[in-house]
Amino acid sequence: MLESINPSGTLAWKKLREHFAQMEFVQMQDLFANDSERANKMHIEWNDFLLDYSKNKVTEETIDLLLELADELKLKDAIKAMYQGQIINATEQRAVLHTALRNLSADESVVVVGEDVLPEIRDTRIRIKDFTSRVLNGTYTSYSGKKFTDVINIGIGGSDLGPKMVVHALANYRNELGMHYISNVDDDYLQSVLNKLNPETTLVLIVSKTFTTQETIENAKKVKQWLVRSLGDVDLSSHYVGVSVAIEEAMGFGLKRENIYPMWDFVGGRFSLWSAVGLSIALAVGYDNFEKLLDGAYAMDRHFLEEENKNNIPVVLALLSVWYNNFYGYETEAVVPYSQLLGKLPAHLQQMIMESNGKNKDRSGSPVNYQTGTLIWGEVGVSAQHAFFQLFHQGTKVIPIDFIGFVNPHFKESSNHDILMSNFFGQSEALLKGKDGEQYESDGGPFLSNFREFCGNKPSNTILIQKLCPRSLGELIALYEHKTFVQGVIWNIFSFDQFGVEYGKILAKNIQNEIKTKNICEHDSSTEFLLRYFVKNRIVE
Ligand SMILES: O=P(O)(O)OC[C@H]1O[C@](O)(CO)[C@@H](O)[C@@H]1O
Repeated sequence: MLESINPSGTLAWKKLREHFAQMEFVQMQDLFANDSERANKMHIEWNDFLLDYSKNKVTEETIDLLLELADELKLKDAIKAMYQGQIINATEQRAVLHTALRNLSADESVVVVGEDVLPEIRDTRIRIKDFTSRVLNGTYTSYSGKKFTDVINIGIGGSDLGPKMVVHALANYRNELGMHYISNVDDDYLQSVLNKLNPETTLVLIVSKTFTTQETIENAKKVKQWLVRSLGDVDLSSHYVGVSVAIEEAMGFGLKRENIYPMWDFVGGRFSLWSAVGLSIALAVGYDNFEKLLDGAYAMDRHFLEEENKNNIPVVLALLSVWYNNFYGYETEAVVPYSQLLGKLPAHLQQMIMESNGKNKDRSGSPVNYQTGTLIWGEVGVSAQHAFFQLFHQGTKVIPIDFIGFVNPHFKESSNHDILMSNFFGQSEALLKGKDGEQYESDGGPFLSNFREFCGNKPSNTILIQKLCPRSLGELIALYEHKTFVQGVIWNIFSFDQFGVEYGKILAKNIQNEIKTKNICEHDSSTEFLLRYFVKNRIVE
């Protein structure tokens, strides 16, 4: 159990507050002008990653104070406690061991309540490998002996976002298997997917840690009906595969025991793509690439665990985020990957970060007296430049940005990569430097130059990676997982439960019954008004 320490009561916090009073109006342009070595001092090179954090509103003193804060809040101990399998998810009495999922070494052990969890993780990995190769080589077949051509992954939240994001990101590593993701309980969308598929050669993965998530179960029932209606009274058991902690519930749904892959309580849904939840990844890009993804994440794990805080990429990124969130009062952060293939990364990070750190009680159960989880959002560059960058450059809000880019394209002959990356570098430079308003002859006076002025001084991190490949993607995702963890430690919250989401699920269940029976109970006047309108106006066939 992690000790509860109020960060705002620490000495380092007090010093940071005093330091902030001196920093608040400092211009980054001046910091650069006064120190030509700034970028040299404020970057971390690790493996195929380069993090340049010099374009932030910090001095070396700021970084030292933030590191002091991390020490005072015993960050290193917390990191060790997580890796060792201590029960750090105290509200659910669970260990937090997504890191164990990517530990591929044969001779290590991770013990949780007296039991080594690695053997079952290893066995599961072997099963994933075997299953993947049999589906891909056509020895694991449909009921009629045909090779599967398509896979539907039914799951929501962590049982969807992570795998979907990775499969999208690794498009250049894909095989011919069609991969389809159904998450929302939206029949119109479901039908549009099923319309394109041949039921005879469609494999269905039902992925749900709890196997009680209504959206997933309802979608699974619909897909099952579609298969049975299309194919008749035949043995369709080879078409269904489940991934869950709740083996009994999955079997109750009709899945064969040998077609169910385990999940574990010590892996949160939003951190689960490394487990059998990532079966669709292994199927889409082959097991070897799945293992490279795990390898990359493991490399980042070692960096996070072993590197001193000052040169630790997730730690430094988390501390910078705390600096903006808790001292400057910036409420949101953007992630802008300059790769179309990372288009689904912001959505995955939203769940990872906001479900983890959107908490208002500290580890002693008291309300926090400081800000916690930042709001995270983003879109791919260059497209985002043509959408919301105007507000970055000239809006009244300051939004720290993570620019993520790749030195090399996947295809060597990709001449547009330099155009893409020129934008990548140009944007963070413009955001930093700003520009005086230019005056043009045609403007007819100085008036318009005001509108052409950019004040600059907008912070960003640059994460430059050699190439987008399974390994570096694993590193990148693990980086953000660890950043999220560090923030949770600093804010003295429990990052691994999600009671907030669960309350909404209960209300939805009750309302569903009211709609069905047309018996609208007492709600607040707005909800009641809306429900009555809905029930009155919907057309039931
Ligand atoms: O895998 P399950 O149990 O169906 O849950 C899906 C998602 O629902 C949540 O519990 C939140 O609603 C997520 O944390 C989780 O990833």
